[in-house]
Amino acid sequence: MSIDIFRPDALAGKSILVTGGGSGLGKEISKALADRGATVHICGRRAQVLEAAAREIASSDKAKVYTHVCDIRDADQVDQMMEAIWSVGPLTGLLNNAAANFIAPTKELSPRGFRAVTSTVMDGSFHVTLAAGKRWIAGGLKGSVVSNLVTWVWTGSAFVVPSAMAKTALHAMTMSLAVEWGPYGIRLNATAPGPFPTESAWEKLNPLPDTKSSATSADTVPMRRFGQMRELQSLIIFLMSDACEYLTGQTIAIDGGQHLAGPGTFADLSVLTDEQWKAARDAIVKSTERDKSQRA
Ligand SMILES: CCCCCCCCCCC/C=C/C(=O)SCCNC(=O)CCNC(=O)[C@H](O)C(C)(C)COP(=O)(O)OP(=O)(O)OC[C@H]1O[C@@H](n2cnc3c(N)ncnc32)[C@H](O)[C@@H]1OP(=O)(O)O
Ligand SMILES: NC(=O)C1=CN([C@@H]2O[C@H](COP(=O)(O)OP(=O)(O)OC[C@H]3O[C@@H](n4cnc5c(N)ncnc54)[C@H](OP(=O)(O)O)[C@@H]3O)[C@@H](O)[C@H]2O)C=CC1
Repeated sequence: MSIDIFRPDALAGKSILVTGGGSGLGKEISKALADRGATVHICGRRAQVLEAAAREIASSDKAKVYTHVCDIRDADQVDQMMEAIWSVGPLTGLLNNAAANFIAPTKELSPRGFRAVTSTVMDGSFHVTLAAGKRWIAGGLKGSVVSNLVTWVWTGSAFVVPSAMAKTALHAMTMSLAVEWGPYGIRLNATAPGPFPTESAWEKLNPLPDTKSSATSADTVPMRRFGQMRELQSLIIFLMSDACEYLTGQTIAIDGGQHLAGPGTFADLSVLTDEQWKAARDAIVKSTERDKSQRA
């Protein structure tokens, strides 16, 4: 049977969990998945943010959207969420999208600062992948895992070292589990987006309006523009659909060629003074404090 991924019901019968689906890319991707007929589950730590996102995602009456308050760093919370999801029906797909990140000179990072990023990106995504995978294997079900990574899994990146390390670990997970779980019909792939401006990422990665880095600027992108949401949506619809069942273990860059053009990282932030780094940190902490005040 041929599968037209541009059909409006290309994902009918699919049930997909998008971690961090309450904001940014996760919310926009969830809209596209629901539009194509998938049941969508979203999770995050802020109930209000999730509820507001669910209203936006379920723009049509037939779309089914479920919200789950869950801190993916906590394996027990993840397991409870998965039980709740399976009581509605098994997942067919998982998008590991939730993340934490901020720019900082590595010499200034405390162990807690390092863990704040790595425990979310690496540990959290692993907990969710394992919780879905073991249920698929036990139930004899196929599944598709897609992780939103970043091109610095190939290049590394200065001033975001915990994120670069944790995303690279997920790149390794993608290749490793593609082999281990392939015989069960479980596929693992990843995307490596270039800059797709979102409120939260830009607050944490571009906190000083008068300084810019190659990573978050369109000037260094060969296509001379930021990514458009529909482009990333299309790639993820494809990876979650039955149209590419022989595609596994791949991390696909969708960055307008940016990481091939170099300089590929936040390296140009080396010129920032200590005062500018202090201002950057103050701006990031202000953004985090606002987010925290919305958590339960
Ligand atoms: C060609 C190459 C270019 C590629 C182009 C790509 C361009 C864009 C690439 C984007 C890739 C990835 C992006 C993202 O992942 S964006 C996601 C952004 N969203 C979030 O981060 C949302 C979640 N964030 C948070 O929850 C918080 O921001 C935080 C990560 C800080 C965690 O919050 P939490 O409440 O858990 O933690 P605390 O506030 O208690 O802080 C923990 C410790 O961290 C220290 N900290 C916090 N901010 C900073 C800072 N700016 N500098 C240094 N240290 C910081 C904080 O002090 C705590 O440590 P201590 O207790 O020891 O002080
Ligand atoms: N924007 C971009 O240009 C790029 C983004 N990416 C990747 O895309 C993904 C989305 O980024 P973006 O939309 O910009 O960022 P956002 O900050 O908008 O999204 C991150 C989401 O993760 C959730 N989250 C964070 N920590 C946890 C946790 N412990 N448990 C559960 N949920 C959590 C947040 O919700 P809450 O705080 O409520 O928990 C939030 O909804 C990330 O993986 C990022 O690395 C990759 C390359 C480029």
